[in-house]
Amino acid sequence: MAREEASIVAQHVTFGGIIVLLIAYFALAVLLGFLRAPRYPAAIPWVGHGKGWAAALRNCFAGFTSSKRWLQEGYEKYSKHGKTFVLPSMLGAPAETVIPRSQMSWMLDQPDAVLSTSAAHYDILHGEYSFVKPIILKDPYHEHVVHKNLARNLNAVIPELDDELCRGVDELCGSDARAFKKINLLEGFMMRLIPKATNRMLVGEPLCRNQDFLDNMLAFTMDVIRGFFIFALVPRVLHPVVGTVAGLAPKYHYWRTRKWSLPLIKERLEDIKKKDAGEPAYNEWKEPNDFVTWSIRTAMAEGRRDELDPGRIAIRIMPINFASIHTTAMTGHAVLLDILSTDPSVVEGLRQEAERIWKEEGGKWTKQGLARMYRMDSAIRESQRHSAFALTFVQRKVMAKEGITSPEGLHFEYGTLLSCPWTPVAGDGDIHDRPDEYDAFRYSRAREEYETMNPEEKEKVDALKMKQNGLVTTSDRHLAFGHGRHACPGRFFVAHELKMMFGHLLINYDVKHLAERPRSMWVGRNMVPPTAYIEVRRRRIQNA
Ligand code: HEM
Repeated sequence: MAREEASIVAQHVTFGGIIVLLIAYFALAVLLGFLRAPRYPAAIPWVGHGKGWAAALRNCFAGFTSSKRWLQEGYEKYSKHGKTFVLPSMLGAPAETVIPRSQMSWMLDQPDAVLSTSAAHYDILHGEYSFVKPIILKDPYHEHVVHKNLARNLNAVIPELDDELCRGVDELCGSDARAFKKINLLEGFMMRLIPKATNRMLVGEPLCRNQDFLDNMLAFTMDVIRGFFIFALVPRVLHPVVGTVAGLAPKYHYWRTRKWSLPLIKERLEDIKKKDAGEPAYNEWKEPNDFVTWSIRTAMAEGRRDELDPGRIAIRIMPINFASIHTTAMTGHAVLLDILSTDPSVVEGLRQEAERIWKEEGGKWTKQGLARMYRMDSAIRESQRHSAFALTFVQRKVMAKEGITSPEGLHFEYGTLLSCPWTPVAGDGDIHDRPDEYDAFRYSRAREEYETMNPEEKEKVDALKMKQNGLVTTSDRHLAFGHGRHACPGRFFVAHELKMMFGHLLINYDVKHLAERPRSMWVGRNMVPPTAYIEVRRRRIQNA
């Protein structure tokens, strides 16, 4: 009987039938998504195919290929005249209300209870499903820990990073001084080095080099990124169903990392307890300067007993890995492609600077020395501008139940997602001279000149303005790390990390020039990096 029923069903399932079903499914899903979305003020303009539910259906597919162009059009037509516009949603990704630069300080001045970064991240990153437990992104205590501790502990972190990165670069690039070695830049170089360096700061050695721990950590970050695409393809109304299944992979990979991280965290908690109790055996014990210690010390000082649970600390390591690894790897990838495909004098200029400073600092990387790497600083910042990897940054969600009214007089309802345009600002000829050109030393020329001036000459220069062109100094024209009080707290770490990594590479290796920069592709609001290779050979002049 069951077999007969199955055969009847099979006879009625035709290709045409499946297509009709799919169209009906997407139309219904778009309609439901449309009904659930916050209502927008009537006066606000939309880019793409406009507003209304028929337009929403077209936008949700066209957005995958056209979002970059739509954002640029909206920027020219509205943002540059101080007006807000809406970048339409794509299937699972919500619409973004794009705020012009002229209103950015108003937006950043709003308290978190009115415009929230963490609530925006929770929605965008699918915090309900992707980070093991919803509480992790709902109450992002790990972010608070990083804000409070990372920058002030950089002096202690730098020698550890120096060791990890120089060792890592040498392992990957080898010691052959005759033949060039070809390495896949993203998978074989960045994604091998960055996780180790990041985890040296998070959990210290030797765990930062434990391959099983790193593999599962990377698998977790890939789960979250895969989630972006899965959720983007699935209508919002189905997210609870899909999320329950998609959330199993990050849970599994967390469980695999915790096998390694949990014993370390438990031991650290014990050690700190004994040290604080004044046990004589701990007189000489110095607590390691890493994220695990910072989490414990911060939670103890703030009376957050929930954050002293070893399992909770083990989960908190995951989103920090997520926030660090891909952003840094994508940035480093873009920098190397940019500097290797521009005039060869750029690599030479960067190498000279790195060699000089490394020697001046006695053959090691120091905070003071890294702060003087103006050319490298500029080359990285210029790459973030020229080869941006996201259309918008500085996302905020309206949390005030009554909504909020902008200086333009537009009222945004609870739940509206606000953001700031990045790629159009980065490529704006009114802000940057020759915006299409990768000019590695765009921000360092004035600084280097300033350093050669005598005191009287220096007095005539607006030094503060010049220093604002540094990699870590965010502004409404340098949004790669966000801006305002929620700007990336990892950027100081990243600046040191990338400078050390590239410095060591250029001092010790010849890296072949690229005739052409491999082209990136945009899918929706994100850049997909090209597959690219570098060719390296140990330099005969041994400086290291
Ligand atoms: C090149 C690498 C990186 C880039 C481009 C980057 C970019 C960003 C951006 C755009 C934001 C949002 C800021 C805003 O909404 O205004 C952010 C937030 C954040 N980043 Fe990074 N990031 C990088 C590396 C790191 C690293 C290495 C860490 C940790 C060690 C980190 C930790 C965080 C945290 C905790 C936040 C949330 C801050 C908050 O909401 O208060 N990031 N990052």
